[in-house]
Amino acid sequence: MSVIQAAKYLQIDGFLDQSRLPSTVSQECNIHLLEYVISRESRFVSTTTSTGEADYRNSKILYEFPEISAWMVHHISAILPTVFTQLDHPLFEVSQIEMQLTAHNDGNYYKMHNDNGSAAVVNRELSYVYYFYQEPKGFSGGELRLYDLDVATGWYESAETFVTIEPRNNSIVFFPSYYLHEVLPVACPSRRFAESRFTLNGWICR
Ligand SMILES: O=C(O)CCC(=O)C(=O)O
Ligand SMILES: [Fe+2]
Repeated sequence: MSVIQAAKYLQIDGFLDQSRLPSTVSQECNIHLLEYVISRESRFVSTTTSTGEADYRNSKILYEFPEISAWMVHHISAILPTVFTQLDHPLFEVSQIEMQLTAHNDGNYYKMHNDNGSAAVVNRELSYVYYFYQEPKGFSGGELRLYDLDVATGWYESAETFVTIEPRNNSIVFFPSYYLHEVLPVACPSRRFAESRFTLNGWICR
């Protein structure tokens, strides 16, 4: 017998609405974010995984972005009540909102993993990914795939079924951190950094 739990997620389009931006930030939020990341290209480093496994994750990451993170935490906090309701997720007291900034360019990917599978990250409850990129779009692929879970054995194993989410510009996706998920390979023929698939993503921790 197999017991399949369908992956549930929430995607909100037009997340960073201009009317909600503080006056210190440029009118067009995406343009502001793009300018910000493009000017910091040299500070991006190659990603690693906690298991250290080679060929598991291939992308670039920026760890420090103080000008952006507090502002983003504010917007995520504001939407959290809606997220809990829509996902029908048990309420918990939020201790921290972790955040990273990634760039996926030609040939980059992140194979199947969950986000709270080791002791150091076990307090991650919900994962979020905010997508932004230059228009017209210079890449294809890079969909986020969430696997349904087979819970028959008491362990979560990936089912053969899944949902595939398009990483739409200025949208944010929320899902439980224990879900198995992956980033499908990106094709970016120009290989220009500015045309990467960018994310501000992280975890709502208890
Ligand atoms: O970029 C994405 O769509 C998801 C990234 C992800 O799964 C992670 O950073 O743990
Ligand atoms: Fe992840």
